[in-house]
Amino acid sequence: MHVSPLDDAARDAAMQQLPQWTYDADAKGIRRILRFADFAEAFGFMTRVAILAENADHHPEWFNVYNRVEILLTTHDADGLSQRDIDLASKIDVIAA
Ligand SMILES: C[C@H](O)[C@H](O)[C@H]1CNC2=NC(N)=NC(=O)C2=N1
Repeated sequence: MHVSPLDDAARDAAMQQLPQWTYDADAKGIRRILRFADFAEAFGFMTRVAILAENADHHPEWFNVYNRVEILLTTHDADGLSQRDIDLASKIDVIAA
C-alpha cells in the first residue's frame, strides 16, 4: 500500500515535537537510542512497543544489546519518513517516559 512521505517542512515541524529523535537522511527515517537498567527492562519495553506496532500495522527496525535499544522508524511503503513514523515515535516516547 502506498503511503505519502512527509515533505521537508512537515518533517521539520514534526521533529520539533520529537526532540529525542534524530532524522537520518541516508536511512530515510528517524532514530532514537534508549538505555534501561538491564535486559529485562529493555525487553519489557520492546514487548510493549511490539504490541502497539502490531496494532498500528507499522513496525520498527531495531537492535538490542543487553540494556540498549536502538530504533529506526521509516516507512517502507513511502520509501521515506511518513506520518506513521511520527505517530509511532510519539507513542514510543510515552511508553519510554
Ligand atoms: C501489508 C502491511 O500493511 C505493510 O507491509 C505495512 C506493515 N508494516 C510496516 N512497517 C513499516 N515500518 N513500514 C511499512 O511500510 C509497513 N507496511
